[in-house]
Amino acid sequence: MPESFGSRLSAAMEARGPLCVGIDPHPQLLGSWGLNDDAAGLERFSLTVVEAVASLAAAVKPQVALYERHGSAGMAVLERTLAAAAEAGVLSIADAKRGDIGSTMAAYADAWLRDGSSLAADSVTLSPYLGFESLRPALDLAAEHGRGVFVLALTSNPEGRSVQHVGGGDSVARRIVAAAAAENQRYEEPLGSVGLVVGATIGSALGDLDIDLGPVRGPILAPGLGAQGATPSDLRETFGQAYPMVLATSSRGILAAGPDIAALQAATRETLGGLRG
Ligand SMILES: O=c1ccn([C@@H]2O[C@H](COP(=O)(O)O)[C@@H](O)[C@H]2O)c(=O)[nH]1
Repeated sequence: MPESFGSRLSAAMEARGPLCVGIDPHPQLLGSWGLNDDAAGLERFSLTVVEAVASLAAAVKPQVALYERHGSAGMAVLERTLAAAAEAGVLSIADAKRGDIGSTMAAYADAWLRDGSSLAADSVTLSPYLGFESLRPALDLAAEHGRGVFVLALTSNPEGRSVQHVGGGDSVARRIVAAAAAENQRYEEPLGSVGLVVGATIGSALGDLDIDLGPVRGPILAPGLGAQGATPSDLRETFGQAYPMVLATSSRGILAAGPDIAALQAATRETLGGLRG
């Protein structure tokens, strides 16, 4: 069996710290970097970020939507970005938020998690709102190929509550957390390969919904740092004892420092400093 994603991520977080840098080539950012909003600009942007942060961050997270908006040329750039990350030795999280009925989910799993696929990443984000069990093809293929998944649980946007908080003490989010914890029992210490997405901006939601992340024993991807307003101290307060499992992710907050490589690295180091406290 290949080494699990959880084990590889745990080693990367131990060596580099708990930061993932998001690669979000928004049109405005491309413009501020002096690049065109086209496939060539996208490629220059993405490869610059990989070059700048590959030795500093535990992972990079390309936002798939921002490649999709450029059609097939954009998806080809995403393929080359994922390959560049692998070549540079930094783990990748494809932020694709895939979810569908099982038979279609198997096709998504093939695209993002199967060895030999041109889009294969070290991990992919998944949406469980067709039922956690509908994700089975991805959960199993990830395990087989030493890859991982991050399942949406409590997202960083305020609208997420209207779905994820439903049920009070037996909330939708609590059930997703419990399902991820059960799934991680197939993995050895220290971290399983079934992670969750829990926003850095959720405030007191974990306590309000009586959710304990401890039993999950998987990585918690926490977006919301920087551009969405959350700070490293918010992360410590929000996650408490689960903080060692948290992989904070920041995109615009770091990318705004570009295109200069040294400036991107300084922004990455500064964010890491705050997270290490
Ligand atoms: O709950 C979620 C899930 C995913 N995201 C994604 O993370 C980045 C955040 O970008 P910033 O520029 O650091 O705000 C982006 O790709 C989102 O789609 C999230 O924000 N919240």
